[in-house]
Amino acid sequence: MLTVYSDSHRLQHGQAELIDGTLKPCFETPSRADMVLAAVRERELGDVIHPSRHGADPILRVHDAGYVRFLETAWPRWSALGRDYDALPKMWQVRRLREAVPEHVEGQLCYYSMDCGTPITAGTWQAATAASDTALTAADRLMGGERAVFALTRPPGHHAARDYCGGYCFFNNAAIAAQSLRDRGLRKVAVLDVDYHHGNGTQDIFYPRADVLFLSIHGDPRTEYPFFLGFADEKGEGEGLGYNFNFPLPAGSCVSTWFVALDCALEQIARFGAEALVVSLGVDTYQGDPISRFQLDSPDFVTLGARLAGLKLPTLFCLEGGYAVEPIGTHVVNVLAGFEARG
Ligand SMILES: NCCCNCCCCCC(O)(O)C(F)(F)F
Ligand SMILES: [Zn+2]
Repeated sequence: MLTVYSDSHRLQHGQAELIDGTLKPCFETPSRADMVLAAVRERELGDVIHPSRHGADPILRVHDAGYVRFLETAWPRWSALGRDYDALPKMWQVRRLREAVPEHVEGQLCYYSMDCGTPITAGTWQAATAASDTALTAADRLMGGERAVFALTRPPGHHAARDYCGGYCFFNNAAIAAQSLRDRGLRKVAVLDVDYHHGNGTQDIFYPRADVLFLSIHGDPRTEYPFFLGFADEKGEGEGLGYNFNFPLPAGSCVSTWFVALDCALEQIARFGAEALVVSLGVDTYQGDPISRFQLDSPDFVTLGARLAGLKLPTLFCLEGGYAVEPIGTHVVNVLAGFEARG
């Protein structure tokens, strides 16, 4: 399987995130991608290519122009205030506060974000655009005839909505890739999110649409991040009603429960008649993940890959989460190798 990878990911290296009420070193570190790349090479998964540049247009097919402009200008404006440390928001526009876009960079940081775990640094813009180019290059190769491509994307993307960042995500790489497949002529694309956390951003982007089916298996938002989206009764809106499937599972759910949800999701993808599949591949479903609470173990990721191959669809994998850094490469490549072995 072909892998698309850019070294530019390491330009995103936040100093700290506010997690569980205190500032801690970021869990989303460059070493995550380094470990995955090392495993791709060690297991001889296939060629590794660098992304080609695609410019802003494909990003603007998914994200709001004001949000993209904010991300591009945030760091220079923040550092012009004499701040050489990461930019983090300090409040949000909550219920009954005006939904007006502030002029000041501090206000825009609050308006265009959903949490304070997603530091904007000097290299964020370059890293995030490189991740988007990585996913787009994977889409190009899938349309060029590859059966499956792995976009080794970092920073991740599935929490990034049309007009806000969060959960370590800035551009929604999987959504940008899915939209690119649509723009290149596919009529129906499915996005399956197997990360521990609900892909609120991807849901937000495709919620009113019937041409992209979104499905997510994740920790129940009643107790798990991102808390405010990902419930089973969210089924889409307008033309998109019936094209959104959430499978929230209680924290601590066993592996067999997880795979029952997966089989339900795969059945919906087959019924939809998808012509291609984009997988938001987070491996924080691992039993040893430091911030997540599912029970998958290493062999289960091989099973996951094989089940996905059973759809017999051109498939684009986008890396999302996974914070047990030592085994992350093994788990990600287990999915990809399991997919390939199913042939
Ligand atoms: N007590 C735990 C608090 C967790 N706070 C932030 C969690 C972010 C998860 C990010 C991710 O894994 O979903 C992604 F794939 F986007 F990277
Ligand atoms: Zn996650």
